[in-house]
Amino acid sequence: MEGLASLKAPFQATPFLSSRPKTWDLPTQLNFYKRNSFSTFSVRAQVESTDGSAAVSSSGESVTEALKIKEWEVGMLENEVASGQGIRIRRRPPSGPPLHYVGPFQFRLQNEGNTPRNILEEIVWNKDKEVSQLKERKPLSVLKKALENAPPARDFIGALRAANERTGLPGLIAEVKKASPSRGILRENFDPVEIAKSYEKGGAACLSVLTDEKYFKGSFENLEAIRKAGVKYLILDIFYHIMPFVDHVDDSRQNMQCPLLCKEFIVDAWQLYYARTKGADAVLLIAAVLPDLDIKYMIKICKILGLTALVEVHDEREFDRVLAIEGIELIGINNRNLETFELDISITKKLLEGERGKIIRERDIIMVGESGLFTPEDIVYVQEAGVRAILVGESIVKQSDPGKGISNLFGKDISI
Ligand SMILES: O=P(O)(O)OC[C@@H](O)[C@@H](O)c1c[nH]c2ccccc12
Repeated sequence: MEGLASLKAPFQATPFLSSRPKTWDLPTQLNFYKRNSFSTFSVRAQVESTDGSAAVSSSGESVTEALKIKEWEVGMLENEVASGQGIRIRRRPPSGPPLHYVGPFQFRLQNEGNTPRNILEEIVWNKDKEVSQLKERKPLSVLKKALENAPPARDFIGALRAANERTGLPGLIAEVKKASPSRGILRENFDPVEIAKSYEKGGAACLSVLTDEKYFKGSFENLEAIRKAGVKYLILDIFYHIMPFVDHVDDSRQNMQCPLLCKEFIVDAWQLYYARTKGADAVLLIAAVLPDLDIKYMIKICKILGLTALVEVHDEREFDRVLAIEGIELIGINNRNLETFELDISITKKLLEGERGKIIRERDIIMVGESGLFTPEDIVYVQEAGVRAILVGESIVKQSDPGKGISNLFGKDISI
């Protein structure tokens, strides 16, 4: 696959990248030429081969055609890299090779499987399309501008640790979840802000807000609304800001304090910026979807943005891949297989036994037990397995008073 290692853009070709021409490492570079319709550019483009010589250097049709071919080859390479890491999810439907393709034989043959193999793959394909449309409307430069004045992100891990120390029980990430493809509608009268407030009152350390609309009936409006709940006190904040010598009166405000996890299917680093502009303090990175290089790269961006990354795994192989990545502080074990919906909470225990559990303790990584937790016995079970936090949706969101649902889940009131 020579010719793939360096692609230079002498123009600002994509909203995701800054205006300076650079050569990027693989994941960025892949995002770069996959996602853009180069044919819309009438400017001069240059594609370099690995040895630095120009493979194409012209304008108009030949560039378009060459880039289409490259784009397609990169898609094939990307799927190959991912499947080499045991990732079964393909990022987008395989398309046939471009008309004038004269590349390797095996690539010319590969044109099967235009329907998603499972629900996770379907969601990812849909997300990929959704993101490329959103990106057109809100280029990265716009998001970056918006972030210049954004308040700092809240300390997601700090909140989980504090709750764990305070109660001696796993810190709770309570999920604002209206529906899911496996369970259908979970709550009919769904007021995200009311649910969030009730969770916070009930002792949740953090909140998780689903933002996927199509499959989970969530939205970024919900995330924003929860973040802004209590915003009527903004005037007071401004007053305190310009009159710093005035003591803050304890006005028992109802501002939401819990850090927020944006529960989204992240396939593109642009989404990290977007989540941050909508008030997220943390994001979910799913190892079943993202190759190692993407995870590494996204973790770096998260650090720059002040976002906490919760990296989710479901089996030993994913767990080992994630443990080999530097800088990971928070790992979730999803007891639900997102490809088949099978649920089994013994997965948390199985993954934390032996050597892996030892590594986690040595590195002081916080483990989160995710999905399918319904009773105080379930909580004890995953806590004994080694988790210091849990992520719970269904069992609490279904209760008429979700805050009380938390007490039922833990078998005691954890708000005090
Ligand atoms: O409603 P439950 O079974 O308590 O699960 C919550 C949460 O773990 C689940 O929503 C979840 C975990 N990882 C995900 C990834 C995508 C969508 C949803 C999820």
